[in-house]
Amino acid sequence: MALLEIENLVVEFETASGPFRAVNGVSMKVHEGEVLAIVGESGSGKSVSMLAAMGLLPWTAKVTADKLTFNGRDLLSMSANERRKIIGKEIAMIFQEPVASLNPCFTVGFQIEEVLRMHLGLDRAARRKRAIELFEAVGIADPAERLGSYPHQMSGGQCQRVMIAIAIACNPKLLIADEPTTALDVTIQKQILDLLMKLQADYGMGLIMITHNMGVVAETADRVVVQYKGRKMEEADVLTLFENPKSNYTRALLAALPDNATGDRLPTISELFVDDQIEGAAR
Ligand SMILES: Nc1ncnc2c1ncn2[C@@H]1O[C@H](COP(=O)(O)OP(=O)(O)OP(=O)(O)O)[C@@H](O)[C@H]1O
Repeated sequence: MALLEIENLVVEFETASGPFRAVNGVSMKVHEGEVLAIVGESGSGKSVSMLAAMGLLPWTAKVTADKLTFNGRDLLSMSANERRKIIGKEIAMIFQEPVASLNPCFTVGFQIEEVLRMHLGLDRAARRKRAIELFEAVGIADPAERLGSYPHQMSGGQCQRVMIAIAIACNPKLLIADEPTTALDVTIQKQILDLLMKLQADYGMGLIMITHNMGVVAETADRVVVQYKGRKMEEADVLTLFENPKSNYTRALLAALPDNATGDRLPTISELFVDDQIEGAAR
């Protein structure tokens, strides 16, 4: 049984100029211990698909699907209360902007201990002990001391480590990482990716890596879903995708990698890919 199963997901937003379909019939599965990358340019509906699956979209979003299950449980029909028990515990998510994801008014120690109190019911001493262990696991130096810091006293990379510690606090079965390194310095990006891959292997988690970066896909993924304008263009294991891409859009994404630059300029996706070519290649 797949951990997360999505069939024919459609998300429409009510906007001032009428309904806008951000996700248009996307299907995918993630299995236990598997790394699935969802790749596509900005606005292709990667984040919205995952936020819809987790029930985290605003009320202006209309979400429908033929199937949306986590570990065999129907996420669409469950109550908000039941869903809250799963989100943050069995499914965790980390976002692009670690500093903005943390609450500036509370110490990072309070924020991780709150998750441990809410989901695991640990007492004060056990919470502190576990928080220190988690900070150690994500490579935060002087963890006991760091628990007393506020987000603004930490760097972006350290804040992302805190976010990752919070995400893995309850041993989730599935971690969704939404562009987890995009907002960080290049040198820190690699460290955070390595950390995520180590934790994924140590904890045996399923991992969904949302990215627009084919380099990140190559380094992390077992399987890849390519999205464009709310549609799934292609799905393949990572080697097949790089060696034998089926859709024109995937080919354009790969051709735009720096390795494929000719002369002193890079080709752009729009030069390589004409929108109407997708008709027929998609679905
Ligand atoms: N609350 C909202 N109301 C209306 N439209 C929205 C809302 N949230 C997202 N969208 C639109 O849905 C589309 C898909 O957005 P989404 O954030 O999923 O893209 P993405 O592929 O994850 O790109 P990025 O990497 O920039 O986050 C975009 O056109 C976006 O403007």
